[in-house]
Amino acid sequence: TNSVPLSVGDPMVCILGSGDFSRSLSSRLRCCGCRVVVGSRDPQRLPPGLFPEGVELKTQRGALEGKGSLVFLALYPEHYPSLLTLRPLLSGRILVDVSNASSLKQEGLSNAQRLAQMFPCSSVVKGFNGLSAWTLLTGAYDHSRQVSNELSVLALAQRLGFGAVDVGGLSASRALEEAPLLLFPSWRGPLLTTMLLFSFFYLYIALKNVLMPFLDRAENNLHHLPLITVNQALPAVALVMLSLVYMPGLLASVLQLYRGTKYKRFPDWLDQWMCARKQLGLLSFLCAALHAVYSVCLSIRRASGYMILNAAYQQVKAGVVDSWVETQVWRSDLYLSSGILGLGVLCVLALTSLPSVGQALNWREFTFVQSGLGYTSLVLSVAHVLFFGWDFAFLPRAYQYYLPPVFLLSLVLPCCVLIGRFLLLLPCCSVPLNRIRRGWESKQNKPERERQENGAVFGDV
Ligand SMILES: NC(=O)C1=CN([C@@H]2O[C@H](COP(=O)(O)OP(=O)(O)OC[C@H]3O[C@@H](n4cnc5c(N)ncnc54)[C@H](OP(=O)(O)O)[C@@H]3O)[C@@H](O)[C@H]2O)C=CC1
Ligand SMILES: [Fe+3]
Repeated sequence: TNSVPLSVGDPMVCILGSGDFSRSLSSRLRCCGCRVVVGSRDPQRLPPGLFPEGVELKTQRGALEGKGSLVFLALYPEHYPSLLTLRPLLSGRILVDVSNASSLKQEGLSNAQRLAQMFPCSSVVKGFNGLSAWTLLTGAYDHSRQVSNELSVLALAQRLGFGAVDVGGLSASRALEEAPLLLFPSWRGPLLTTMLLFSFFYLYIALKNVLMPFLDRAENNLHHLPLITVNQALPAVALVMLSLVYMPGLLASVLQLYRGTKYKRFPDWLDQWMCARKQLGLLSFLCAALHAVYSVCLSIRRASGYMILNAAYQQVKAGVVDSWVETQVWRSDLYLSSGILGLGVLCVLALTSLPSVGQALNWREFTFVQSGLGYTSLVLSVAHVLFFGWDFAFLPRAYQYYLPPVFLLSLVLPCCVLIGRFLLLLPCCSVPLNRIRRGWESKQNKPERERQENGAVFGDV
């Protein structure tokens, strides 16, 4: 690591502990021109060259005898009590607690709060714990959050190239300590929903198309399991998930209409469902994209080669010269085209859900894309299913093949959502809903309401 020459005016930072975090942090601090002193229980034990040039290695006491008000504790919280003998040296200094929680939902105080209790004469700042030693060492830039409004720590984080955010007092430290332990918390519900739906559809289709024919007529369709059955379950999951994205918004509108106000909290389940829409939509996109890839591969399967050859042979034997069926040609072209378009629109939706793209849009553009294009893709997907089954969709034969629950869920659910959306667009619903959303319904808002009705605020209705 390149080290910057020391100068007297550089800020002096003390780090207690000589482990991974301490080494990475000291490298980064040196690169950014800070003076660093590391305090170890046994500095003699440390092999030479472990720390970058310019970092002073001392005993814990020796390190704290120097100047510098910032002390990083690069220790595990179990070892904090071993610092109690240094209390006089630590008092009046800023202790930065970089530790993480060892498990979620621990009882009692957070690590930082316990540290603050142990050292009442020091001020404790939680921060840097979301950064890995690797991030610090490789020079990657990441955000760092800290609690307790200690400007010097904020300034130091900024000097190290991190966008520091002050998230409040020490009581917020638990959330920061637990954050690195969380595993995709917002994805758990949507992932579980996807997996349950997929299992349900897959098992049902396997039962109907593989097991039943086998038991009934000893027909061997086992080869359907790895590809065909998956490819039948995927679009059903994609459609149901896409409906689940738009359903909570409709329910919320209906609830607002029914209550006549927007100033009441939605029930918790609806709140959580609304917050999961992005994940549900992205998983729906994933299923749709997989369905597209699977479908493209259908014709390169060995089985399809055999099937074409067999059909051709049968045709030759039967003396049929031309097997072109005009309606089938239209059907396949229409369902393919609507499916491709639906997937294309879903792609745009998925792209705008990326924070960097979403931030570049204003609110109106964002709702246009998320709501307008979302419903377009739902319409196209429904068209895809209808065209796919147009010659038999509502006939008993189709019922056998396209299986009532799969059919019902993957077609009826999106249709309900589309009809619901259409109904809410009718003036009898949209006019009162707009009034509610603008807060015009309540008596307390009367003056505001008159002002708005007289003013020209209709441009953005
Ligand atoms: N590594 C990482 O990527 C990250 C680590 N952290 C946090 O940083 C802290 C340190 O982690 P890390 O550097 O990886 O851990 P290490 O195990 O690498 O280092 C811990 C240091 O603590 C000191 N120590 C060990 N045992 C004792 C003891 N019984 N009494 C007193 N001091 C002791 C040692 O220093 P010495 O022998 O010199 O006294 C040791 O080097 C932890 O709280 C961790 O949660 C936070 C974010 C990322
Ligand atoms: Fe399809």
